[in-house]
This record gives sequence, C-alpha cells and structure tokens, in this order.
Amino acid sequence: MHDASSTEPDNDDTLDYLAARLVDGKLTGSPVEDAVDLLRIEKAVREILIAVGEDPDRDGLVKTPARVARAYAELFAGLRVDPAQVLGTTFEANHSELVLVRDIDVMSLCEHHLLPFRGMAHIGYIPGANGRITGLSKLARLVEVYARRPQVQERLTSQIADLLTEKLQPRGVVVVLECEHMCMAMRGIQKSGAKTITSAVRGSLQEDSRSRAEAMALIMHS
Ligand SMILES: Nc1nc2c(ncn2[C@@H]2O[C@H](COP(=O)(O)OP(=O)(O)OP(=O)(O)O)[C@@H](O)[C@H]2O)c(=O)[nH]1
Ligand SMILES: [Zn+2]
Repeated sequence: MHDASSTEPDNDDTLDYLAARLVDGKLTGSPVEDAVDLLRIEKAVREILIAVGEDPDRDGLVKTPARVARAYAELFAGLRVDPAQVLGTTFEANHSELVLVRDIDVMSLCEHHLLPFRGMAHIGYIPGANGRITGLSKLARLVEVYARRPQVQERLTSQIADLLTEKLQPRGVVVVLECEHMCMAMRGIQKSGAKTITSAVRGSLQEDSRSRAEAMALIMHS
C-alpha cells in the first residue's frame, strides 16, 4: 500500500517536460501552459489519487499527475484569452437579415463538479444599422473561449449573446445551447441522455415574437 504521508511527486515528469522546453532560460511552446502552475496541479492530482486509495507510484499512474496538469491547462485555456479579441475583425456587409450558425460543437466543464458537459451551440444574429458582420468561424471561436473555463451552461449562453451584442451592435441576437451534463449522467442522479436547453435572446429577436419564432424554428429544425 502506498505511504499516504508522502505527497511529493517522486517522478519529475513535469520538470523534465518544462526543462525540455527551456531555450536560453525562457519557456518555449505553449503560452497557455506557461501561464498555468503545472507543478501545483500535478501535486494536487497526486493527492487526489492517494485520497481515493490509489498508488500514484504504480506504473500506469506515474505520469498521470503531469498529464492531468497539461490537460487542465488546455481545458481552462479560455481563462487566459480575452473574448473581445475574437471579435476584433468585423466586416461591413449589405445584409440585414438573420445570420445563423447551427450545430457548433461545445465541450465545457461544469464549475460545480469539474465534469464535462457537451452538446451543440446555435448562434444567430441580425446585423445592425452599422452593417457590421463577423467571420463565421469567430462565432465558433467565441464558444471555445467561454467554454474553456469552469462554467454553468446558463452563463456560457448569455456571455456569448452579450459579447456579440456589445461588439457587433446587431439588431438582435439568439444563442441556444443544448448539452448533456456528465455530472448528471456519471454520478449523482445518474440520468444519461437528459439534455439541458438554454437560450439567450437579445434586441429585436427578444422584442418581436414572430422573428424570434422564425429563428427558433431554424435552430430547432433538424
Ligand atoms: N443550473 C445549472 N446547474 C448545473 C450546471 N451544471 C451542473 N449543475 C447542477 O449543479 C447542482 C449542484 O448542486 P449541489 O446540491 O450543490 O451539488 P450535488 O450534491 O453534487 O448535487 P447532485 O448533482 O444533485 O448530486 C446540481 O444540481 C447539478 O446538476 C449548469 O450548467 N447549470
Ligand atoms: Zn456538475
């Protein structure tokens, strides 16, 4: 049985990994990993393994704390990105009707259990009087930035809608997310397949029930 009093990692996988990226005393490679305290996560994961009764020094687990540290750096990378920058480039277009991108894959971690929730995001907007539109990929990038943070689905949905409203000043915005939460499937109530649908509607799409119904019909059309 592993000695639970020993909490220091006896492998230096993370140190080796960081050392391999040192050039002239500076870290090279992933800026996201550089901003995250990988060693601290590694120590914490080792503690968790000990606490659940595992032996963190057994062959299959030796590198796990370091791997989890790097995975968390990736999963929470959105904390270090300014979402406004995603919408830094906009274009003018002679289009005053709905633009809708459906079925954008979403993967995030719920802030209550740090377990994944995943599903689809649908984002639509009606350009405003300024005629500004954004690149379609930027809508998916925006989802990524906000999703790679500890989240609740409701906040993720409204953050996307609010930033689009602020940056594009569109006539209307609609964001719908449909996700399955692993914290409801793998543990707790253990109901897999349940989908949570959240929406955030702004501007004319909020005020005008007919336009909203049209947008929702396009979003829900499979
Ligand atoms: N509203 C909302 N709730 C969420 C989200 N992700 C997880 N949850 C819920 O957060 C709640 C946390 O409730 P608690 O009672 O504090 O925690 P818990 O004892 O682990 O809850 P159970 O899951 O019911 O076992 C649970 O009901 C989860 O289903 C989310 O994105 N939005
Ligand atoms: Zn949860």
